[in-house]
Amino acid sequence: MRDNNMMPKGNETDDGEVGLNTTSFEQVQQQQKKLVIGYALTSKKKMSFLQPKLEVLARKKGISFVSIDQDKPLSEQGPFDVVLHKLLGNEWHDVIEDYQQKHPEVTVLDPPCAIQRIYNRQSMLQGIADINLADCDGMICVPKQMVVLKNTTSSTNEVAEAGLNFPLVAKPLLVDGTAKSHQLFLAYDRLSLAELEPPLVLQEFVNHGGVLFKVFVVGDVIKVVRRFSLPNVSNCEKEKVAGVFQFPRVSSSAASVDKTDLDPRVAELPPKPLLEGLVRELRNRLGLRLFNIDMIREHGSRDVFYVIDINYFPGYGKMPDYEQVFIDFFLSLAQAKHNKIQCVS
Ligand SMILES: Nc1ncnc2c1ncn2[C@@H]1O[C@H](COP(=O)(O)OP(=O)(O)OP(=O)(O)O)[C@@H](O)[C@H]1O
Ligand SMILES: O=P(O)(O)O[C@H]1[C@H](OP(=O)(O)O)[C@@H](OP(=O)(O)O)[C@@H](O)[C@@H](O)[C@@H]1OP(=O)(O)O
Ligand SMILES: [Mg+2]
Ligand SMILES: [Mg+2]
Repeated sequence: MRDNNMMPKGNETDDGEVGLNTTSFEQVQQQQKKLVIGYALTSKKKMSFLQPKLEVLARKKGISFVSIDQDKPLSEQGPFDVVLHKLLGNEWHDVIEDYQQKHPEVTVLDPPCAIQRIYNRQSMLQGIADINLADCDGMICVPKQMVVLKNTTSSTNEVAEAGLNFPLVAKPLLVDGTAKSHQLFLAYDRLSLAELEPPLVLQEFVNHGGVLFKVFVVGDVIKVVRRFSLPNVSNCEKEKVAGVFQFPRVSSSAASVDKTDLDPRVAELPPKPLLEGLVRELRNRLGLRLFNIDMIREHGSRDVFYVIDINYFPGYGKMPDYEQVFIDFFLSLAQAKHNKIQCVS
């Protein structure tokens, strides 16, 4: 929280009376505090996130958004209470790391090293299968996967040795914000793997009835939406089809799926305790506050789910009521900072 310059100098009321009521002084002080959020976002992200409704709600609560000039040193800008960022490239991450070291009082959303971990599709899912979610009304798995760094005959043999079952989803190993890092393929047989361009992860395709759950996380808040996904692959298709096929970004469409059109066994949302348990663990393990999780339900099961993807600062513009959720989140950051200062002083 940043103090406004126009703070009253003493407990003096409008009509000049000097009172001993410190509460009203504190209230005035409280109202005049501002929260300044510096943002460094791609133009696409700025368009989808900094919508007029968010800015209006923010202004009413004394929250202002200030664009960070990437051509100027960060420490010369601000001062900021929060830095919200999603930009491409390691250079930017170095700038943020350096800034955070010099300004530990600023909340950086989120730390670059934590983001980096989920920009690699191998480290992204590491450890998830070991999370203990007993008593959470369900089970969380990750698909079997392996990393391919070079396209050699031995690497295609390794697929068989690793015991991966076709079809496999081939995903670029690194997510670097480019369209290419989201170009995915479905590979039906071992020979066709030679057509793919490493480095990539090969991940078993899990039948899930064509519906995916996007689990959005903003601090402590969780919101789930349904999205269309790839249809099941039948045994007949597995036997007859060969080759690799690129598929579109089917689940990133803004349209949420209307539950009424779907088989309820496929459409039913994952159990709340399971989501809460998973998110609590991931938030702590990853050290992120802004992310979403792509989850699918294993076809034919009620409570077996696979995490297939985690995204940093995803398309929140597509999350219902995101504006209010973010305002509450920013205010909670301000409150936490305020409490910390009170504690110290
Ligand atoms: N193992 C899998 N089994 C079944 N379907 C999958 C699997 N992996 C991916 N998919 C499908 O492919 C889509 C894209 O995969 P994924 O989410 O990993 O890619 P992405 O490029 O990181 O997507 P995003 O736009 O969410 O960042 C998923 O939303 C889902 O529809
Ligand atoms: O906006 P960005 O460029 O950050 O794109 C992100 C995209 O959000 P958008 O919907 O606003 O495009 C996200 O979609 P949802 O999961 O919410 O569907 C998800 O696909 C991220 O992986 C993308 O981030 P990237 O992997 O490219 O860094
Ligand atoms: Mg995804
Ligand atoms: Mg992703």
